[in-house]
Formats: sequence, structure tokens, C-alpha cells
Amino acid sequence: MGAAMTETPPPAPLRLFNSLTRQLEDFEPVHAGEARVYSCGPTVYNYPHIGNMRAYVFADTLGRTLSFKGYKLTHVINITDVGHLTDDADAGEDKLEKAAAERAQSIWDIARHYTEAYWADVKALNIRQPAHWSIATDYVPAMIEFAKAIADKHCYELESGLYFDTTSVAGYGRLARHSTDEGESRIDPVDGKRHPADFAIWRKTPAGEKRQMEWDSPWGRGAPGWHLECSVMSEALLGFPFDIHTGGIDHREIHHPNEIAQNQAHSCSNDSGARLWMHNNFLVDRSGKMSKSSGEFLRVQLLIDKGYHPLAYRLMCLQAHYRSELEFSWEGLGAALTRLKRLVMAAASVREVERAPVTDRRLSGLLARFDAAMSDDLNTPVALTLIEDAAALKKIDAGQKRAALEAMDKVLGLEVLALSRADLRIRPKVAAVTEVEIEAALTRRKEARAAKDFAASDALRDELLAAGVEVMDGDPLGWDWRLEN
Ligand SMILES: Nc1ncnc2c1ncn2[C@@H]1O[C@H](COP(=O)(O)OP(=O)(O)OP(=O)(O)O)[C@@H](O)[C@H]1O
Ligand SMILES: [Zn+2]
Repeated sequence: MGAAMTETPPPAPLRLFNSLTRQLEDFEPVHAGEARVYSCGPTVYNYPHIGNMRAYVFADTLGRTLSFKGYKLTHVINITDVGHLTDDADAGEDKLEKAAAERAQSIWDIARHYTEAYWADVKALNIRQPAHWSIATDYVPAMIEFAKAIADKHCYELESGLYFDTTSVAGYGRLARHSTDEGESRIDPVDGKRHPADFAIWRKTPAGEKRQMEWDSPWGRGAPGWHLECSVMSEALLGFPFDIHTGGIDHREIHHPNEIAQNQAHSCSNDSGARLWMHNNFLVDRSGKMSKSSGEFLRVQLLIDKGYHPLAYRLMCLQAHYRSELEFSWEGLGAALTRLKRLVMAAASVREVERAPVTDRRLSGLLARFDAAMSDDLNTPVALTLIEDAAALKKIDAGQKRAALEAMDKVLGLEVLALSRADLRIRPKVAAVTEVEIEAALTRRKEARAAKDFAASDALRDELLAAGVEVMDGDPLGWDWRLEN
């Protein structure tokens, strides 16, 4: 169903790994021809790190693939601006309240600032805008209604809030695969909880305290639980059930099992609320899972400041299958940048060409294999090699080649037909010299060499080196020069 395929075998059936069944399953939409996807979004108490952004590169790749396969996509990503505690189980403080108290700032300003920072990263990584960014605080009345509907049969009230009784629904925790009490050691006990895994769907503001974000409810003034938000927003915007729910693999353990329990309670059925639950694995570094709680962390902006184009990071993510762990290193990022640059250079000759329907068998064969790879649970590592093969084809109709590259890149989102070599040049923010100055010095050096004035040419080269610029004569990738990091 890729737009450019004319003379190809029938499109491959889309198969995706369902964390609920731990199996690959055929994608069968709830509504014919449509795909409705909900992705758990960021908690906006701090900047996202590049590990968090891996979750959205994955969700975006899924969305792009569903569009490529011809489905009308409705994607929702939420913004969690209330309710997410410092501990995924029920202890700790609200992450946003804590950040606001530490910095003596308004919680609303904090939420706005970090939401905008997140959106900047979304843009830098060429993640498509979803149909809706749902903001949790906009849905508090709907959350109270949802909680009211399930309170009698499934919840009990304690001094600290309204708790969900996880034994009141069938098969609690089947997503996480924990036997009923395996979670016990991980979950901080709250006085009076009937079972360790029970969780708050409404947290009351303790007597004598005032929170910046609080609302009236039948269970007193307070704030909604994080798990409640996603159940409510996904149903409000996508209906019940919808097709695919995504998140990082940590959500498979607590957040998503709790959403599922609420969904079962609210629908008076065993329906988890989504046909497929999909989880990306972690980005790790040598010390383990990248996390904000561990102090120093990497942001997309840091990659840019060090001179790396952000789409090199996107390519780095695509080099790994989303269900595999991916280890970050600067060398790896450098290699991904070089790979992106080679691809951009190979595509350059067809950049200005009008696209033509693909009839060439080599191209249509590659497109069919590309379709098969993406349809095989988003096999991006293989898909990347296929776009490279298409870009490398020689003696081929330029318009057709353009059409094929465009169709593939629409799924991978690397902008290989829009980027130029120069866009990808390493440009650290700390550089003491401007590009105009470098180019001017290089022009003078070229003139000196043409005049066989090698002393002048060498002097210019040394001058540039002193300014941190390495001249790269005869570099096969045509970088010409590089700024030292
Ligand atoms: N290292 C990682 N690699 C891939 N995905 C991650 C990683 N860490 C978190 N995620 C995912 O990022 C998304 C956003 O998470 P959220 O904004 O709630 O971050 P967080 O839990 O506060 O972050 P952290 O775990 O870093 O403290 C979630 O889907 C989460 O599962
Ligand atoms: Zn969620």
C-alpha cells in the first residue's frame, strides 16, 4: 500500500508484538481502515533525556508505519502535568509539586517550560505532531466521573485517598506477568492498603497542607492518580477499546497493569482497553538505564551543542530494533552521523527531480522488502539497509529513484531528500570561529595552492588548526573541514 508501489507483490500483513500475549499478532483494527494509538507522554517536571525521546521515536515510527500501510491514523500523546509520583508505586511526592517547591516556582510555569522543551525535542527529532496532545489537568472533571463510576465496586477509601482494589478485577498484573505478590518487595506499603499492589486513584491533600494543584472531589480536595489519567484520556479521545497503547518497557510493570485494571472495572468486562500493548526497550549507558533521577543526563540539546545533527540520534535509534536495549555512546552517535551523511550524499542526485511511478523491478523489489521489514514488527535495522540499497542503485530512472526514496523516508523520518551535506557538519556551540571565517580562510588557501604558494597554504592550515578547525583534504565523505570537540 506504499504510495509508490505499482508493480509489486501484495503488501505484507502488518504484524506487531503484543506485550499482553508476548506474541507477534496481525494488526486488526477496531474500526476498519483506521488506527488509533495512545502513547504515554512525558511528565513535565524536568527536561526529557534522550532515553525518554527513544520512546517517542518508537511511537512515531509506529504511527508512520500505520500511515504507510494505508490506515487513517489518530495518535494521542498525553502531557502529564499532575499525579506522577516520585515512586511509580504509591509512595513519594508528586514530581511536579516537588520540582515547584524546590525551585520556589509556580507549578504551572514549570509545566509550561518543560512541555515546550519536550516539544522542541519532538521537532528536532522529526517526530510527527499527533492528532492530540492531551494535557492531564484538562481532564480532571472526567477523571472524577470515571472514579465515581468504579468507586463502589472496586475502590476503598483511606485517609490518604481513594484506592483501587486490584483483586476486584480478573487477572490483575497479567501484562507484567507478576504472580500476585511478587511485586510486594518493590511497592512501598501505605497504611491500610488491602493488597500491596493496590494503588491510589485519588490522593487527598493531607490536612493542613495546601498543594498548588488540587481539585474538589467526593473524596476530598486532592489530585488524581497518574494511572487514572491515561485510562480517562485514551477513552475520551480514542474510544473504548482502541487499537494500540505504547510506552517504555518500565510501564509494563506498574503503570499499564493499573490502567488495564481500571479499564476492566469501568467497562465491566475483561477488556484491557487496547488491542495491542507495545513497549520500547531502554536506552542505556555504561552505568545502566538513563534516568532523570540519576542526576546528570543527556538531552537532545546537548547533542546539538556538541555539533551533532539531531537526526543522527534518530538514525541511531532506528539502527536497533525497538524491543532491544540500545547503548548510547558518542562513538556510536558519530557513526550514525556518518551513516546519515552517506545516505544524504547518495540521495543528493535525485533531490531536485520530479517523482515518477515506480516500475523498475529493482526498485519495486526493494520497496516490497521494505514493506515486509516494517510490517515485521517494525524491523527498522533491515529497513535502513534497504533505503541505502535504493539510494546506491546506479543507472536507474531518477524520478523513480526519488519516488522510492521518498516513500521509504516517509516511514523512517530521516529527511534524506531535504538535508544537505553541510547541514550535517559537526558544529559545536563552543567553536571560537564562524563558518564564514572558515570558508573564507579555505578559499584563500585554495588560491595559495593554485599559485603553488605552499608556505602560505600551510600557514593557513596551521592558523585554522590553532582555531580548532581541522582541514580534511581529500576526505572521501567530503566533510572538507571539521571543528574539534
Ligand atoms: N532510558 C530510557 N529509554 C527508553 N525509554 C525510556 C527511558 N526512560 C524512560 N523512558 C520512557 O520515556 C517515557 C517518558 O517518561 P517520563 O517523562 O515519565 O519519564 P520519567 O519516568 O520521569 O523518567 P526517568 O525514568 O528518566 O526518571 C516513558 O514512556 C518511559 O517509559
Ligand atoms: Zn500513561
